[in-house]
Amino acid sequence: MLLKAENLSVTRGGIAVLEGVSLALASGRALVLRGPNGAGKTTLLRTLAGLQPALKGRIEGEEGTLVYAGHADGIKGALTVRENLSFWASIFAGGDVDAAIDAYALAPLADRPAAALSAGQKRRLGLARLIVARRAVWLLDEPTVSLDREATAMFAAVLRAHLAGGGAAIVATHIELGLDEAETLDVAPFKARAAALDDFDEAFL
Ligand SMILES: Nc1ncnc2c1ncn2[C@@H]1O[C@H](COP(=O)(O)OP(=O)(O)OP(=O)(O)O)[C@@H](O)[C@H]1O
Repeated sequence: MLLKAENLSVTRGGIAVLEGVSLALASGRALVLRGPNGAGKTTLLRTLAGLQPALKGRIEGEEGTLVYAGHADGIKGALTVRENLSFWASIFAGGDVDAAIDAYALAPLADRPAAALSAGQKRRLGLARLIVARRAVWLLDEPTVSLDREATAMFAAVLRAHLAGGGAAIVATHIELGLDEAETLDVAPFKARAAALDDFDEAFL
């Protein structure tokens, strides 16, 4: 398994959001996280990515195999598209910048400062980062937000190639990606019960 979680409880703002989540992600597999707004998908992804501690449970994965792409994609506005990708390639000791540019049709924008990109173009650049990162496990939070139909298809193709190459992904999304390899995890049933009021004072009844 590339990533495994057992009996995980995750919190946001100090409040338990999900509890008892277990999952296992093998090479070549994708797991799609479902659940209504506020259910805890982002919180679960951030916890799996090691960006925040779990309240309970265990996460097993190899160091340096994960890359997380969330709503803020770490783009440096003053750098061009190509410079952003080269910067990430150097950070991750990775990857083929030209392949990333091709995969998201970024060539016409390659020399433009990222600050001057549209929301969807920025998102394409943020997703291209995953290609240069060359990490096995992608943790993706709403990757298709702002993408048009064509760019969504580019993303689906890149994700399929990643899985075919032995990678894996957990993707929180509200849209249908058309992936045969995907399983679905609905987080709603794992909603945490309200925190116990253990400092409740009966004298006030
Ligand atoms: N910064 C914050 N501080 C405190 N609580 C937060 C914060 N951000 C989100 N929450 C709460 O944490 C819970 C889980 O939110 P989370 O973002 O993980 O949900 P989600 O399933 O990803 O939602 P969406 O589909 O809207 O993106 C929600 O109840 C939300 O209101």
